[in-house]
Amino acid sequence: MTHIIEFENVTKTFRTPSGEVTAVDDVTLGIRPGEVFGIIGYSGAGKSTLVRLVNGLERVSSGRLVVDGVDISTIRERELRPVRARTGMIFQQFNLFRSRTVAGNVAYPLKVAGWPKARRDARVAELLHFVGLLDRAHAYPDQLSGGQKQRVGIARALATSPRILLADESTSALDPETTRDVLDLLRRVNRELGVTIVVITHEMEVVRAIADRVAVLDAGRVVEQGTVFDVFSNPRSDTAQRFVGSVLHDRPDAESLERLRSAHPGRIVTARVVDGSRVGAVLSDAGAHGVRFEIVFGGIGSLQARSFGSLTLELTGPDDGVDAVIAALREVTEVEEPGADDGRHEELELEAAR
Ligand SMILES: Nc1ncnc2c1ncn2[C@@H]1O[C@H](COP(=O)(O)OP(=O)(O)OP(=O)(O)O)[C@@H](O)[C@H]1O
Repeated sequence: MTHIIEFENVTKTFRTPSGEVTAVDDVTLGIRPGEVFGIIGYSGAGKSTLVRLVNGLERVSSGRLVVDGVDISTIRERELRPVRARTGMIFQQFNLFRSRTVAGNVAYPLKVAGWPKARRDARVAELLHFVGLLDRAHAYPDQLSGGQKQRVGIARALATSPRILLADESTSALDPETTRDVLDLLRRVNRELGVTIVVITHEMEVVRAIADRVAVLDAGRVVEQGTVFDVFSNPRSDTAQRFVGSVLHDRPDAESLERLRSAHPGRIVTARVVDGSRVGAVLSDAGAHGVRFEIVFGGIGSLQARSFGSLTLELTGPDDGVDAVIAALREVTEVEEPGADDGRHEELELEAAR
């Protein structure tokens, strides 16, 4: 099986008093067994609906959805049960039973599945050991920190040894340090137990920290998908560019650009930098064209031990020399002149007015 979850032209619509809402719009997406797959989008993009389709909490309106070898777009409600048992889920608000202890929460799905008490107790101990909460087995959720509650959520979701774990904004209620701990635990779930994880988030940092591949969702549609490195280092869609910009801050926004322009009279260009793009080598030859360069803005990050980001440069010198350096840069990477067509627009407007 190449995909453990496969969406093929899946659409989900809801009928509401004010008309039909398309929450998931013609999504085609394949998630591979054993990977951590991120689904990122702003509020209302359709992320929760997309994962709820995977465990059958919502049914598809059209298209085909295959989960762990079962086409769940066509099967009846009661046939969904075994599929649900192979799919665990954790939530932003943890969704623990407040009246049950930590052990009682983790044991719950095993009870529902009819496990005898002795086997259940052994499994609960094993799970609590895995998530580092064995000593809190008899505590109640209200006595736990947010991070601990999510660990209980993870232990409970893993109780019946699912092949897939769906994590819906599982760290959004946590502070950054606790978020890192929970993401580390999810990584262990993936690596040590071989569980495929689908992480739904509106935070690019979460995707960066844990996912192998990512899909960017906008208004119910997948607008971009690929390895996290590819989407981070070369985001194509506006939505992906906004998400990446939110963590890397590598490109000047309009206001910063204005400030740069007034402080730097030379030509301003932004060059994309990825591993081996040889931007440095081109710049070190700039002097041969009588051109000086200054780095005026930029950010380089690293992901999976590879660098990426962009540098904004001021180039000063004779026009043909600057042109030659920009041409040489374009040979090794993507180069933009931010707002370079602003002046051209003004010229065109002037021409039109004449
Ligand atoms: N049960 C429902 N009935 C009607 N509309 C719904 C229902 N569930 C979701 N929607 C609508 O579908 C769209 C996508 O919602 P969804 O909750 O999947 O997005 P999301 O990306 O998870 O957003 P958020 O992060 O805010 O939860 C929204 O316009 C939402 O109002």
